[in-house]
Amino acid sequence: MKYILETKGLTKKYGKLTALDQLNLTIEPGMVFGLLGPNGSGKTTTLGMILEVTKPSSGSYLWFDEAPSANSRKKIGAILETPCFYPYLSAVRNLRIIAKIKECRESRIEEVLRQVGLYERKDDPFKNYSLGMKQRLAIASALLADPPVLILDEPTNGLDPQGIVEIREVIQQIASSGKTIILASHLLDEVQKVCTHFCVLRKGQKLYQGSVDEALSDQKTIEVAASNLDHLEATLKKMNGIYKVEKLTDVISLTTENGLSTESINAFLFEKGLTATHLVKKSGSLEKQFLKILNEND
Ligand SMILES: Nc1ncnc2c1ncn2[C@@H]1O[C@H](COP(=O)(O)OP(=O)(O)OP(=O)(O)O)[C@@H](O)[C@H]1O
Repeated sequence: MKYILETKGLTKKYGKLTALDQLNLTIEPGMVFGLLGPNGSGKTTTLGMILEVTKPSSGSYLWFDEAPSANSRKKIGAILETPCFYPYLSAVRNLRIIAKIKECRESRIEEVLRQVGLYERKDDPFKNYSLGMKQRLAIASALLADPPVLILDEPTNGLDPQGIVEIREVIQQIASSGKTIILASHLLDEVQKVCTHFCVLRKGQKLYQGSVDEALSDQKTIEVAASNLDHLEATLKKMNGIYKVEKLTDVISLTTENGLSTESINAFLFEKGLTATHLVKKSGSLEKQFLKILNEND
């Protein structure tokens, strides 16, 4: 199988509004793919169409290199909205009902509850769960049939920082078990932390698609300090491979060519008679990259 999902010119119009315009996407097995974009950019519309909830105005898509079918639908676990659970029933009893509908074996219930970290609380009624626990139970129910693909729409919406970390860990653990995950999010940080690949949508247009690592490595910064910052700044401005030299309060921040190492900066400074008291490579932030993508497309 080449692609888990391939969309070809997928388009959705609501009257005069084009919610999604000619989306071409390819998602490969094992990716944790983030659909990233501000509110109203077309993320939910995209998920709705690939889940057959919304009919495309034009374009098409393939699941597992084939036209969508009842068989492909069975291989996809999805949570578009928080599913309805019976508030007075425990997690186990709620999942038993869903397992029956989905014709899953009973032993899956314990497996998925362990997977989302709810096994210890399995007998508590659903109504006593925190929002984060409810969301993890929703993920457990989507995993019951052991689908190779999991789709999540804004999985950390409304959660507190602790709840966000727990969901992130669950997603990472599910990804490490080999499943492909597609998630929609407007949170850069979330995409940076859990996704391997992402695309950026704005007003229904895809502005970018690539790997998170590549997007981050495009933006390498290095921090340097020495006893005389002015001298250091002037010296670094003479070094090849440095795009930008910026003097901050007590360090110089460098935007460098990909591949320029801290070792070569150290050697250059040593040659010029300077000793670095601080020399640290900073990883890029997707935020900078995201803003760059948006600016380039203005
Ligand atoms: N049923 C509908 N009828 C008319 N317009 C719609 C409908 N559903 C979505 N839209 C519009 O389509 C555009 C894309 O909406 P969509 O919900 O896909 O965006 P989103 O990126 O998921 O944003 P959010 O995070 O706010 O849900 C928006 O302008 C929205 O108002």
